[in-house]
Amino acid sequence: MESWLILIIILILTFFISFFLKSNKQKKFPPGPSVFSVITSFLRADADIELIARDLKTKYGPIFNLRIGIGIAFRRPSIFVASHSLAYQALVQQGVVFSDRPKAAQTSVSIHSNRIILTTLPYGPTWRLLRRNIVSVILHPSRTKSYSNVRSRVLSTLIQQLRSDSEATQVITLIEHFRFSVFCLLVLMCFGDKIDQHQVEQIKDVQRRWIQTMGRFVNLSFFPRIIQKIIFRNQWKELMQLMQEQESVFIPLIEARMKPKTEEDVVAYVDTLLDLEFPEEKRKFNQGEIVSLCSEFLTGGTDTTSSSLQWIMANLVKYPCIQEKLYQEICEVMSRGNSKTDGVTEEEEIVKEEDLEKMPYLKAVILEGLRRHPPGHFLQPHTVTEEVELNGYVIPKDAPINFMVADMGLDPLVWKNPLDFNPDRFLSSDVTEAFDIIGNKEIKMMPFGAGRRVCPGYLLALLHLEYFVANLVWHFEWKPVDENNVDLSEKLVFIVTMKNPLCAHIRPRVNKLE
Ligand code: HEM
Repeated sequence: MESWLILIIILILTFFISFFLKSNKQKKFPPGPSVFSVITSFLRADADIELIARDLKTKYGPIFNLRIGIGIAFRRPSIFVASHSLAYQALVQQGVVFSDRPKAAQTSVSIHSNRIILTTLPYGPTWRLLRRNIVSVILHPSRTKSYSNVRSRVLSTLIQQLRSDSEATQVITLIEHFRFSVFCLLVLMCFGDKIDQHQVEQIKDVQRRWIQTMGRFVNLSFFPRIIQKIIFRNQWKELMQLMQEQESVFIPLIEARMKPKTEEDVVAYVDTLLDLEFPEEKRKFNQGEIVSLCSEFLTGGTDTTSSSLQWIMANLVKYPCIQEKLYQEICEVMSRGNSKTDGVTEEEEIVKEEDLEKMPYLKAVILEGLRRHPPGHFLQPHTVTEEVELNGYVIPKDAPINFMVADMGLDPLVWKNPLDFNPDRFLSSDVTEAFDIIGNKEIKMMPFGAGRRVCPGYLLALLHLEYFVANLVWHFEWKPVDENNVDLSEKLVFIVTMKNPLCAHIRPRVNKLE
């Protein structure tokens, strides 16, 4: 063959090979284990997704893939992000692209029943409308301030309840008290402050059943819709019945908010939803849609906040020195700024919301609780709106992306002695600088997520935690049941909570105000 012809063939081949290699390089998918090793890992008796993910992080680095779930979900590997800086690049710097939710996350309930919730809505006009409503209208600090009377009412009931329990019994189990108080606050913000005790109980019962049963429907979303409806017919019937039950309790409360209001009426979440209109369809939200958004408001804020409260109190019981240091801070602020309120006994005097700003150690205790025990060990799965690159790897559209929240809070490269409960680590020398908990400038931990999908309730949750912790420590001395041990083992029930709920001896304090 002529040498010029050989040269042309070599050049053409080189061009195609380099083109092929280049496009393959661009398509480099995050590394991960083979299908076989995934199956064997999940067959182990102690299979735990978090432990498996931690092992894979050590083996493959801060971004890797893993097949989880069954059916459709197993075909598409999930991506795991385990480093702070990659989480920051994705959620904050490339926030627009990384703010979508995978289709599988839109559970069967939302797909089949016209129910919508903010958490699973794709990144688009309806999500933006609801998001703006919840962040800027109902959970804006100026609005949450209008509920301060409600908070002091709920707090007083809790304190009275704990006081009478402490007289009746030696050991008190706390979680139900905490959960009910936080739930009441959210119910009153959701349906208005005229809701009575009986109605709260009704909502509580239906929501408990809803949460307990929902877990059983999760597997439905792993199968194509047609199979779901035929094979899981009974589950469908059960689900529809549960939704009707929820509607029968919620709809009268929603309708009550349609009546004319007086000037004193505080704005409730339902009122804001009744005013909204779908941006594309130009129609109001229907009752089913409002019911699901109210249900999300209640579930999104109840177990997360009450479980965090339990973790924080458990650490204060376990470490009396930290409890004492916090009590001293509260005493100082209470006696510095507070002359006694007329007609109120010392026992009834509460730490007010405006006092919380003067308590840096309290804030440090709350932050340390959220770092050490975030209720969600992963964020809700995210996905990208279009194929994109992260750390040199391609992230395909609709691949579920999991951010390893708990692991980031325990990273020894960022946190010294990460397993210790040490609030002092948050006491900055610059008291004016608040810790950047939503990772605007950098992510060190992210119990509330970061970027566009960051928890819209994070300021309310922090307020509730600070308010309750300060008052629980101000009113009671907390002691362990077993001097040597407060069991901090974890259990996963949607969120990560205490395996053995906190029990404690609590003794009312006699506080002296000047
Ligand atoms: C300690 C308490 C709380 C914690 C740790 C927490 C944590 C989170 C996390 C990690 C997310 C997912 C972020 C993401 O996917 O990137 C989230 C989303 C959400 N949270 Fe919270 N949350 C708490 C309290 C609340 C409260 C009090 C409310 C409302 C009253 C609330 C309502 C929501 C809603 C509606 C979403 C979905 C946002 C969206 O997808 O756009 N949360 N929360």
